Amino acid sequence: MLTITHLTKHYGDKTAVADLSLTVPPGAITGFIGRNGAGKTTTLRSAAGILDFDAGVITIDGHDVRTDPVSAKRVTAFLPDNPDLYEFMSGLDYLSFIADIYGIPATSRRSLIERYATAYGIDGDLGSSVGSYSHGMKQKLALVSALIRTPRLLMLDEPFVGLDPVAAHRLKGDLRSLCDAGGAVLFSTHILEVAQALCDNIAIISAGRLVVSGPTSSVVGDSSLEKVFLDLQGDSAGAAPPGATPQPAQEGPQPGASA
Ligand SMILES: Nc1ncnc2c1ncn2[C@@H]1O[C@H](COP(=O)(O)OP(=O)(O)OP(=O)(O)O)[C@@H](O)[C@H]1O
Repeated sequence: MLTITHLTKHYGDKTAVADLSLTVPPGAITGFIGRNGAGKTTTLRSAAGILDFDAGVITIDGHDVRTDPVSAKRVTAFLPDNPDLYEFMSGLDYLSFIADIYGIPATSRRSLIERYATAYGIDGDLGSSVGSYSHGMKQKLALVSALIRTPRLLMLDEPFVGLDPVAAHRLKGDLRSLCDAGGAVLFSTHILEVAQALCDNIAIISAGRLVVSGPTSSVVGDSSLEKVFLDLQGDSAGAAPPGATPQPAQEGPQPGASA
């Protein structure tokens, strides 16, 4: 569904992502793990077509995000860690606006909005302006705006931060349902217990380089994702756990990169 090949992104003389290749298959939830500054957001924003990159090719459902961005974006939803919403709109206006942009038919949009707004507990707030929402409510509105589109690929940056436990539980179910319907999910998280329990595949990035990717069962083995992750931090080019795909040694980021 999502194929990233040799992605490289610099910010000035800082290399944020270095020659990263990753495949996110349909029908599976892939967790993207890495320390602060490792390059997760840069990778996700590049794949979402909202950040230009220096080298590499990214395709979504066969559409090149650079040469065919409209087709790629049509099948993709991206939920940033800090969604920038139109605060002057009401929640319902915002969702209707998104539904207009993505051509969600009038016949189904109302039931989709009702279904997801109710599921995430913001149905009673849709008449209020987004500017009056709490941080978590804004996050839920952004989430609902992504889910009503029933995207083929859903990418989320730290989606569980700030969500209440009921919403977090609901989100786990919705991510699984999307994959069961043939879609694909890629999300970044620092909550390794959630990643281990929820994800079919795990990709670990360190200092801009992908160091491990593979099925969760192979990456984790008899250990825990936390232990695997902590061990890798001591040897970031490191030995991959048995069954996981060790990533080829690559040149590290330029001096000045932080991860
Ligand atoms: N706009 C920017 N200008 C300069 N450097 C940036 C910019 N955005 C990110 N970086 C740098 O790129 C590197 C990767 O950042 P990125 O935000 O992708 O990391 P991350 O893995 O998402 O981190 P976190 O877990 O803290 O969200 C970091 O060294 C960061 O300082």
